[in-house]
Amino acid sequence: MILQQEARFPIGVFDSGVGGLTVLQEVHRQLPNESVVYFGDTARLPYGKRSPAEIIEYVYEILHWMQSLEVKMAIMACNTSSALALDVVRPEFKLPILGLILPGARAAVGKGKRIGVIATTATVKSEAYVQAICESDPQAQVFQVDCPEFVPLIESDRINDPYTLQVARQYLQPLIEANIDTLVLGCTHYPHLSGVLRQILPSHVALVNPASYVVKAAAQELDLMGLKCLDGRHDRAETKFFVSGEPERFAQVSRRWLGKLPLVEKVHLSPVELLS
Ligand SMILES: N[C@@H](CCC(=O)O)C(=O)O
Repeated sequence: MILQQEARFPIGVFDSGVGGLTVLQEVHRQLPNESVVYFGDTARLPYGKRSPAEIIEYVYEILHWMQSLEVKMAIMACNTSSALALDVVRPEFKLPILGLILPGARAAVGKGKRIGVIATTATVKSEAYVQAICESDPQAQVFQVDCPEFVPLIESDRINDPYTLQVARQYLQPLIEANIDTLVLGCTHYPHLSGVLRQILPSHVALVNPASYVVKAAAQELDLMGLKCLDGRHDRAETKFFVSGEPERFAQVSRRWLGKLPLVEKVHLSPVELLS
């Protein structure tokens, strides 16, 4: 009984901005009965330029806040946080916390041997994908490219701008030359650009969106813990949106992905004292 009550608690999903909406879409698709608290740290975006210490600090703050809202699970809908903060923060919270790197890496090795990874500068520097892919398949070869211009372009709603296509061509060129057979979209913002990327990539290159795999893992974990919301009335499931920056701006940019203008609230996260 207590478990079914807890099963109604929301799942926390966070990113620096609208990237996490690609994970949210998967939550809505695979777990339609679940309520979600979505947080976009838009005041501190892009995370990809931040230092590991900054990212860890932000993630602590977000998870503390989410814990105070009684989320039953947190999904880091951000590769940069998953690469740099997941292992550090996981032992500090009672909550199950899921990240994108392992599900993304496992999906990639199931598809090819010459694996390209596009991600933020911080994720590329961390080598998290390289390690996870090579651990899953020591025969795999990994080619990484950081794409620092993508997040600002997506956040300013410039997906269909010819400049975005031009920048994407430059980023993908070395990967096409390396003859990749698989491309991991190693930043949750990038699936928003898959139409643009598809125009450039040879058709045999498989695109891997880690979002669908992390949500699959989340569904399995909720099942195992008896925390999946079994209430068949989807209309009870709700998603609440919060940001650290301007709510209006987030609402406008995310409209394109959500199909409607969401209600967005601003929150001020409190600094958390770190142990070390
Ligand atoms: N959504 C991003 C964070 C992008 C950024 O803020 O630089 C990620 O998955 O890494």
